[in-house]
Amino acid sequence: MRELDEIETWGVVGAGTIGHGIAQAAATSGYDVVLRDVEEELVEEGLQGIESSLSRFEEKDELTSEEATAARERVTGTTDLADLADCDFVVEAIVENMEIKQDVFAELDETVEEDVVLATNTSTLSITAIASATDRAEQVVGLHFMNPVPLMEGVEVVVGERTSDAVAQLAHDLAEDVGKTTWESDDKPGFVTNRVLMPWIAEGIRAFDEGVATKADMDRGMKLGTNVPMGPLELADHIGLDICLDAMQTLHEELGDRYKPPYLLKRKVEAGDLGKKSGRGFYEYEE
Ligand SMILES: NC(=O)c1ccc[n+]([C@@H]2O[C@H](COP(=O)([O-])OP(=O)(O)OC[C@H]3O[C@@H](n4cnc5c(N)ncnc54)[C@H](O)[C@@H]3O)[C@@H](O)[C@H]2O)c1
Repeated sequence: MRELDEIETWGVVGAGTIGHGIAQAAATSGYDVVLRDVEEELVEEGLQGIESSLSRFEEKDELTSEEATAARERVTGTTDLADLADCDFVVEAIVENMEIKQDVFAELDETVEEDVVLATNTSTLSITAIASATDRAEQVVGLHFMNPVPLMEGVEVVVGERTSDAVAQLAHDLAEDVGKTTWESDDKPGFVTNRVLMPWIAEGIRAFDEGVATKADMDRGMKLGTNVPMGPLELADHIGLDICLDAMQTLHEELGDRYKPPYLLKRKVEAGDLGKKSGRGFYEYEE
């Protein structure tokens, strides 16, 4: 496995919302980046996205113009996967579709050196199934950046059935090296974040559709009432409704009916563990 201190160049496959964000985060942290999409126009849009975001960081004095220029110069766009041949680490951020991701991983497996780690940014799909398209399953890991990547601190490391401990650790180290903070999830549908977030968004959409409140009041209610930065409809728009639908379809296929109250919740209430007010819920609280 190529170690952290041997990694100079990242390959990023997919120049959309997440891909160009990852390219920017890596370039701002000093890595060279080869950013690949399927059409010239999409590569250009990705590079343009990086340009606009770097300019905003400059305007806010969060990057000097030298730092922004250096970051811009570190990213090279391409439509040819073969241009990733010399990359030391590759992260994929293409459409949320198992067959297409497996095709890309099989192609990457043939393209990059055999000690290079391949990461996927999938929101819900099995890392293990994606890895099975390669001959290096122990070197495939989930590295789930959040949207918008340059601003969001969190990155979820997802450990597949065959992912080695060293590769999982490398994923944590790389994310931290580009200024992020990580947590780890097993390779179960939706991992930590989308397993919990997607039903929340789905319920917000259903509640709106059933006339519970206006769009604005659904979002305002959840923001002011539960202290989240965005309500469900706003957040769905921010993530991309297609991305949400793909994620929900995967969760539905894999997990089925998730709307019954969890047994654990019933048991805790029966035990009198009601949360903060009783001093104990899922956590313990000082009286
Ligand atoms: N949007 C979000 O909020 C979000 C958050 C976290 C993770 N993700 C995940 O990240 C991935 C990408 O999502 P996105 O929102 O950036 O999607 P997007 O639609 O904005 O971008 C996907 C890009 O991949 C390109 N692409 C498709 N096939 C390709 C191939 N074979 N080679 C290279 N590029 C290819 C498309 O042309 C497109 O530009 C998905 O797996 C998604 O689930 C998305």
